[in-house]
Amino acid sequence: MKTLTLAPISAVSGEVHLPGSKSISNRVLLLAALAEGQTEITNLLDSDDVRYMLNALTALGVDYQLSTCRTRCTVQGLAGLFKSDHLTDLKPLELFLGNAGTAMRPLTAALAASDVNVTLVGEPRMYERPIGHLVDALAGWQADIDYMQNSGFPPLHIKGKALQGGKIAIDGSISSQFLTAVLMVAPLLQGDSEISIIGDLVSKPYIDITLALMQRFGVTVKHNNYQNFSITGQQTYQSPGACLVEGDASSASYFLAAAAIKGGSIKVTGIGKHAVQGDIYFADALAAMGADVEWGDDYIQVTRNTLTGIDRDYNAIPDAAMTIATTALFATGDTVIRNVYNWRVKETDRLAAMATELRKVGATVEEGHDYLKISPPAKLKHASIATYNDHRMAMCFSLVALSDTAVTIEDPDCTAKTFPDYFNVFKQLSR
Ligand SMILES: O=C(O)C1=C[C@@H](OP(=O)(O)O)[C@@H](O)[C@H](O)C1
Ligand SMILES: C=C(OP(=O)(O)O)C(=O)O
Repeated sequence: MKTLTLAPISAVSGEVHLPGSKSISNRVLLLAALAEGQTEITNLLDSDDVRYMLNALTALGVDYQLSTCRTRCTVQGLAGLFKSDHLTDLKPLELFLGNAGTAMRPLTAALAASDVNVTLVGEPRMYERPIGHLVDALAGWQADIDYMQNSGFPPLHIKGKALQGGKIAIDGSISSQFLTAVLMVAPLLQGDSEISIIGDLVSKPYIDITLALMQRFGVTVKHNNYQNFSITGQQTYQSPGACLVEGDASSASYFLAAAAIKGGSIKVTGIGKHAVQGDIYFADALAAMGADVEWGDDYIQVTRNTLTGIDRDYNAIPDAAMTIATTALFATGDTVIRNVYNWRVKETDRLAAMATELRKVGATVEEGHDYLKISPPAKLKHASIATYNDHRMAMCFSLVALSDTAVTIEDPDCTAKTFPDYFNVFKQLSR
């Protein structure tokens, strides 16, 4: 297996122009495909998750032109749902979506309402990530979806057809991506829809991204405090013409944390105080730990200060919260990361993986059902960090090199899911 050993880094500083947000890239590609008109997307993320979405759109007959650097894409919208006219084979069309939640979940809903016969397949881990809450909700609209292996999990066989809409309920307690999926397809159904939430909706800021982008494509959703959502049917998304993808706020977290731990200062550009991604509030958590944070319209800058552990609820920012776990190694006192049960159903069981690897570098860790309590050691130990095919495990543990101890990252190329160039960018900021 390939490994990467990072030698101790004595200081970090500089500026990073962030690659596009994964969450926005995959939403915008789907909305642009369904919209009327042509959409010119800039700062599109080039990573595995986005490639799976692009490949699926190609197979579904969507016409787009991608620049050589793969960060600009002009999409010719279908002015409605997907169709199978271009397919001659009567067998279901197989779409391979890797381990990309932002492709699997929204496409499940869009394809269930389209005139297509498809199977959605992916990597082994995708078959362990639940999708039952979404399939159950779509069943309320009479969608025809079968589990091909285990009930409640991909792979799926979808026999798409026109759906009438109407009232459905969806469980929001495991993933917000299920609600995102039904929201994005709802305006294209034959009638109006009402979606109510069962349980406590997790990862709420991702719903704000969904609603903001639907609005950008001309569709307004009414809701009362994220409990009931009303969507008018028989609409057509309208292309906004041009669409710039914000920088990825989750990817920003590693650089901002590095500055807080070891700066100098690091400035990330492509996101700022008006960004739509909830993960920008990672910078607030760093500030609460003691870092100096400056917010611009199109940048966030962090400067080193002494860090103290804090006890917080991170339900709103589960991805960036992982970066707090390794930042905790450099804080005085304990850090508690609360209300992140759904770490267990992401790229790996992130609560277990994080606890195991933090212990390898010397931390004392209490792993709860939905929290981690991390007590840093007096001195970090060198360790070979298993990354569990989880891009964020690899990126989070790069921060260990900001101590006077080296760190070895196993399978560093797993960052390809969202940030293929991560280790080069990290190196450029390091002295
Ligand atoms: O909608 C999105 O773009 C995402 C929502 C979050 O998932 P959950 O809603 O499953 O927490 C997040 O972890 C994921 O990386 C991206
Ligand atoms: C949970 C993540 O990905 P996905 O979109 O596949 O859910 C992530 O990027 O941390």
